[in-house]
Amino acid sequence: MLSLKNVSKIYQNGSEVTHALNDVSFDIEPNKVTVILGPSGSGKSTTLNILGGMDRPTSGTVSYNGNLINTESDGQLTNYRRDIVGFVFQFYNLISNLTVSENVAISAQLKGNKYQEMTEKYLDKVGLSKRKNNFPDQLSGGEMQRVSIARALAKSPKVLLCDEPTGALDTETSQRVFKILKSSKNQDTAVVIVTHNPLVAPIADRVIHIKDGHLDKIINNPSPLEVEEVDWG
Ligand SMILES: Nc1ncnc2c1ncn2[C@@H]1O[C@H](COP(=O)(O)OP(=O)(O)OP(=O)(O)O)[C@@H](O)[C@H]1O
Repeated sequence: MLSLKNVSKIYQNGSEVTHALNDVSFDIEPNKVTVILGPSGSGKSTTLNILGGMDRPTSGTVSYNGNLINTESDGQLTNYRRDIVGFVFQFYNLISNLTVSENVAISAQLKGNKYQEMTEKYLDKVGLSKRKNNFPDQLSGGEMQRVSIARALAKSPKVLLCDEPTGALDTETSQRVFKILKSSKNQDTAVVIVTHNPLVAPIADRVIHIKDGHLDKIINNPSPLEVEEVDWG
């Protein structure tokens, strides 16, 4: 389990001080989809970066299975990011001069997984085996995002962190992406989706509402909807 306890984050640029997060506490659990929901500027990405060990809180603690990660050395934090966390970004962040297959393999290799096997397995899962020798700029946005999900999953992450994963995609493509993300919550993986779109909330087991850097409320959903059951508007 991944836990934030009394986490605050202050950014200071010269004389400008931004209180991005104020005393936020919550847990992220395995085998669940957690949606972090809030308007633009509410602190969602800051929260995700802290959960993923890409940033440290100004105060408060972050722990994974009882071990504090915010007090670890840079090297230990690198291990946490490499071994535990998979990231999916809004604009995919694929390496443009590597093929689809190589983009996925490089991530599995970093973790030491059987990389060829994992690459094939997850490209198949996202339905892109036939595109394995293409380069990212030969793919649509939805296809690129599916490659980035395969890349994240090929590491067998315990925590899959997704920052507005469908922010650049149309509704139909978004549904396909959400279906893949939702099905990834098994195998002990905690799936975390950051979004400003309240329509995503019904597919989650848990929705964490963030407002102006504060935890507004946490809603547990014992019967999350399937992606097909949601009215996407
Ligand atoms: N590196 C930084 N330096 C200074 N201020 C920052 C930095 N990163 C974020 N902020 C500020 O912290 C606040 C929260 O930003 P954050 O990106 O976490 O919000 P968000 O909810 O993810 O927004 P969006 O949905 O627009 O991406 C904002 O006021 C933002 O301007």
